[in-house]
Amino acid sequence: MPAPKAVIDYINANADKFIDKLAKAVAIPSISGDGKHRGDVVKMAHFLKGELEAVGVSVELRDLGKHVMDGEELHLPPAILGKLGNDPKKKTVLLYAHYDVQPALKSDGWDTDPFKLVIDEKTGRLIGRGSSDDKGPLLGWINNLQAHHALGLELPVNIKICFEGMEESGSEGLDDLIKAEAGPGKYFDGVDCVCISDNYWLNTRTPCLTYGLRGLSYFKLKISGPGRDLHSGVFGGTVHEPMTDLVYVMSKLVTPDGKILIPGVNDLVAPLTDKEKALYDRLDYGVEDVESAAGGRIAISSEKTTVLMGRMRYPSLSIHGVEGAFSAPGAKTVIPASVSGKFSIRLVPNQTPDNIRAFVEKYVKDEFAKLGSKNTLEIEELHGGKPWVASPDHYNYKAAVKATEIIYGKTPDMTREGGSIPVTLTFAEALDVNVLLLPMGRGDDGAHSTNEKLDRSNYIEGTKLLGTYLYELSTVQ
Ligand SMILES: NCC(=O)N[C@@H](Cc1c[nH]cn1)C(=O)O
Ligand SMILES: [Zn+2]
Ligand SMILES: [Zn+2]
Repeated sequence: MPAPKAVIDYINANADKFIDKLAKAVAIPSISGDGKHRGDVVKMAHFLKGELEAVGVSVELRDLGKHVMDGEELHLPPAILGKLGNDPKKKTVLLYAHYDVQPALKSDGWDTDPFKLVIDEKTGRLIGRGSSDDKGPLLGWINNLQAHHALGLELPVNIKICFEGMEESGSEGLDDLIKAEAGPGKYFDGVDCVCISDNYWLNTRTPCLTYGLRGLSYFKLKISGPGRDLHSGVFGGTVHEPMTDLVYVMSKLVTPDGKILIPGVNDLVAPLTDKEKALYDRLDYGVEDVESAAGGRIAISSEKTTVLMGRMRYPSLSIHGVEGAFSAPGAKTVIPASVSGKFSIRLVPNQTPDNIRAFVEKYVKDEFAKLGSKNTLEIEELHGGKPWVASPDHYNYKAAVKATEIIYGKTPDMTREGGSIPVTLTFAEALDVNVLLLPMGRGDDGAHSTNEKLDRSNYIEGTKLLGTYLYELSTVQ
């Protein structure tokens, strides 16, 4: 059943107001990975609580306790739990999104202030941190609830909401909450299926539904030696230097063309079948899509299927940065006393953080030992999450296919995503339900990057898509 015309008309008529709301959300720098912004993450939770209550949702901000980040004990931002409707004749769908964002500084290379939504009238781009990941999609749900509230219409399904503020930093605390609230009579009792809008089309033209995500293991490798930073003219050539050791060890993790060098890690990958390979061959994707989204002609392969499988079904290892290294402009002649290299591995079936940890630790220690350095090495796993693959034959996916065809006039591609949303698998396992990823944004949105954007048309048509999905879900078998 398509969404009523009144809902679609309401969304069209209120498009500018929805964009104003997105601007308010983007203006709150709810960066979960940086302790000094924790108050902003909490502020964002209160902003959303107000928005949800205004459209009739009963909301609870659930305390998730404390955690330690970079040596500092911090209160976790609350999970936002909400309910609307309790009709036993209707299906109940759980909507998940996250209200935290990745860090962003203008000096990273943004053309504009990352926390001020800029509307580029020429291109239709809504530019700002979190516009696509994940504040736009989250507000897409609220926009639909607002339309129904304003029009005095009942929703076609019961809604449960779980919005979190730590997704970009390992979803700390949420797994425990989901498991604790999964039983009969508990908060998640009665959920028939889950919908997550927190990923992107493969390209800029074809909508997709996503039935798989890679997992993640994130490591910090700390090398220390000197009691304090040293003058390289005084100590260079006389002491073991932590940065030199770190660069050596980090250079042994992965080849420039993406081959992971840690023994054992690749052996766990599920073998590729001809049937599975054919799925990638069929997708609307080209090497030019990855290169235009990346902003450079840098694809590892000129083969479309190889590139797609590199993102969707093989693991990858990325080196993210070095904490403690000299990184400012100028030419400071320092030997840093302690440096920490950060890298992560995106995991695929049958890899898990538990079964790859030992391979990583052994290999890093062995490579460091080869240096004969008197510095010390510590390796820490910062966070992890398992990969997830769902059945796209479920009615949840059928409803989303129909909704996409109605709104975009196209049958969506069925994709697996290279990113990670650790809680997806927790929902699937703890609630024993099907989970669907129904993206709003495009492949060139630049999530986690500079000048992140969401196209106006994706925000508004995407809002209609989410609403239409709820109607299709109410009648699909
Ligand atoms: N939109 C999902 C997303 O970006 N997820 C993050 C999750 C994460 C884990 N650690 C840091 N971020 C991702 O990087 O895939
Ligand atoms: Zn996200
Ligand atoms: Zn993200």
